[in-house]
Amino acid sequence: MAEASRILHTTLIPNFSTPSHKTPSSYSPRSHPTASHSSRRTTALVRCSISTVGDTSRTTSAATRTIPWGCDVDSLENAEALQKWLSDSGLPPQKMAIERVDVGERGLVALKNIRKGEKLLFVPPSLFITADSDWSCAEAGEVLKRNGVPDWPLLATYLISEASFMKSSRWSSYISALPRQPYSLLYWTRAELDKYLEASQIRERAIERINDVTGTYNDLRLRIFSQYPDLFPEEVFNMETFKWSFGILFSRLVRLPSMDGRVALVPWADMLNHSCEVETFLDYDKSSKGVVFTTDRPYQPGEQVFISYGKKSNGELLLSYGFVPKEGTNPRDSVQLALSLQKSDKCYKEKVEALRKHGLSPSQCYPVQVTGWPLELMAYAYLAVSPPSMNGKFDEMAAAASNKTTSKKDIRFPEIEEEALQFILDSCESSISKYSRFIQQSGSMDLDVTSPKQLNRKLFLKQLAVDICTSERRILFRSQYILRRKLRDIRSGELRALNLFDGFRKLFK
Ligand SMILES: C[S@@+](CC[C@H](N)C(=O)[O-])C[C@H]1O[C@@H](n2cnc3c(N)ncnc32)[C@H](O)[C@@H]1O
Repeated sequence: MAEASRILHTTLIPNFSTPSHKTPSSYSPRSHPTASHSSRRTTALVRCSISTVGDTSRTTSAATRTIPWGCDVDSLENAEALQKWLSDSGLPPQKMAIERVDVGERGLVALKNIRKGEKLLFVPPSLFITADSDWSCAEAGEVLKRNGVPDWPLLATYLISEASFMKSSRWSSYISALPRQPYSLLYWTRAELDKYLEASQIRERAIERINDVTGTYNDLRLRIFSQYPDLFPEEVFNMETFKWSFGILFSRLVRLPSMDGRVALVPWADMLNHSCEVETFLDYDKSSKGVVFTTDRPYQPGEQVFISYGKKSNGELLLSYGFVPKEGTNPRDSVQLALSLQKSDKCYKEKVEALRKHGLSPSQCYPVQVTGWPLELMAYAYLAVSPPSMNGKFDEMAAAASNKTTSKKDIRFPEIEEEALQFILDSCESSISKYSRFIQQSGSMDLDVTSPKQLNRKLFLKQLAVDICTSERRILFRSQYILRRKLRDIRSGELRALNLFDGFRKLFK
């Protein structure tokens, strides 16, 4: 699945070109959707507005507001129709079928023996949804393209537009089988993020992502939708439907390396769930001209088939896909450790200046894995603990702390090594205590619910939060152990040297 993390900041908003400002009054009547489009969409509008009636209260909105398309993935609702439509549309016979599964609720299961190293799937390009796909309402697509809307917001709008055309969209069977509410942190309210993810840095990432999606929608609304209300009526193109379509993109869009990194929704392929135990990923196969993946293990009939969504931490998987792998099963797992300069540091200003010069701030996060921490983190720690006498080295340390510079990162300052390691250990332990507090309190946490539906949702969110906090804390526990051992070695080495020195002194006396 696509690298969702970078998308909004790097490709969305900055790429927006100024629209050609067609005001509604200057808007040509020729641009109106055809009569059949209008009537089909009217049906969709009615359904859309009915579904949101009475859902304006803050407390119920995220939990109960539903989108008038898609289905509940825990049933196989619409899966059969999807498989039939896919084969009618050119999907060749497959060795897998959509079934209910233990991991990921719905997934692809082997129908026959599958060998290791077999090329599976084969979805032809005619079944991909890309930024070049034909729109049921061609005018709407033209307006977005004329305004230079980048791929992600374009695809998000496309999905809503096609969904609103219901049966008359060519993607109707596909859209009907998509989750009505993707499992995404986009659906968590701010209060839920604050309550459940207080200890984890993923909270900040989720807030940033929600703000990016909201900003993107507002930008589209201001620049384009409001100029063409007939093409983009607010009853259909609103924050709620955008949250849905971005949730779908975050959890299903694939980046195809062999197609120059193009992004696409690939029906059928997007029914595959993730396993941390496989390395194989979806890609376009130039020789057979379709999306495939090569199995890296055999499967027997009835077994669920998996791919890898990429080398992602548990936090990143939660952020985009809404699940947390079982504790200890993800070898790529990492946790963001926050480090900060002490305001009381005599050289605070100089250090901040050095960091700023290299694109860093006084508080920085670095990824820590069970196998260790990056050299940049160690460089930051050197800077944080270095005394005023080392001010000639601040720039070198800040440069090495930045992953943006190409300068040497593996710097060593034995004279302040112990302080630097102690500084990392302190940060690590303060983070551990935040996680432990949350995990301890989660047992007796007031879920503040008024209905069984809300209770289920809150219990689910709480479980995800406990899972992510437990897996992140586990990495920090490992780092704490390594740091304590290193410090013990340094200190016992110093003690030995001191004893040796004392011995020599006595001898010479
Ligand atoms: C690309 S879709 C895969 C198909 C999906 N299960 C469905 O029924 O539509 C990605 C979504 O599947 C679910 N999923 C994938 N791998 C999972 C896993 N290892 N554990 C739990 N859920 C998983 C998550 O809800 C994720 O957002």
